[in-house]
Amino acid sequence: MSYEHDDILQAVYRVILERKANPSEQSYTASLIRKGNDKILKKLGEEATELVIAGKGGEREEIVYEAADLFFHSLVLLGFHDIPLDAVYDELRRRFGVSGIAEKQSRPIE
Ligand SMILES: N=c1c2ncn([C@@H]3O[C@H](COP(=O)(O)OP(=O)(O)OP(=O)(O)O)[C@@H](O)[C@H]3O)c2ncn1[C@@H]1O[C@H](COP(=O)(O)O)[C@@H](O)[C@H]1O
Repeated sequence: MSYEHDDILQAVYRVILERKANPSEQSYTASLIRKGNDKILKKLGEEATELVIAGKGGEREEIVYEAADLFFHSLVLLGFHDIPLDAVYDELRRRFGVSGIAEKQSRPIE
């Protein structure tokens, strides 16, 4: 089966929810979710660091590989907390076309 670029995140996210609902021994996702929030966060931290290192190295293939790992583990965190991927899409849509500098200036003063 092939997916449009913007559908693959949804497709992977659906698999993550499926693994959460029906965990199997063979599933990396199920084993990570079983280990809980802290383990997922630890993996996310590691994957983020690996992407930073890849970015520093500047090798395109490495950056792509590590970015995919970080995307995947971010989806696992969303799935663990039952946050639909659409919530992130909606937030990105809300920001679309708004300059990051303008957005920051519009925030209430803390
Ligand atoms: N996209 C991914 C994906 N990206 C990365 N990974 C796994 O994430 C793990 C991270 O790699 P590391 O070497 O850092 O971790 P590790 O040393 O194996 O694990 P730890 O002992 O550190 O926890 C590897 O086992 C990768 O295979 C993924 N595992 C699954 N998916 C997707 O999730 C689907 C379901 O996978 P399962 O749950 O395994 O069936 C797959 O079909 C894919 O679509």
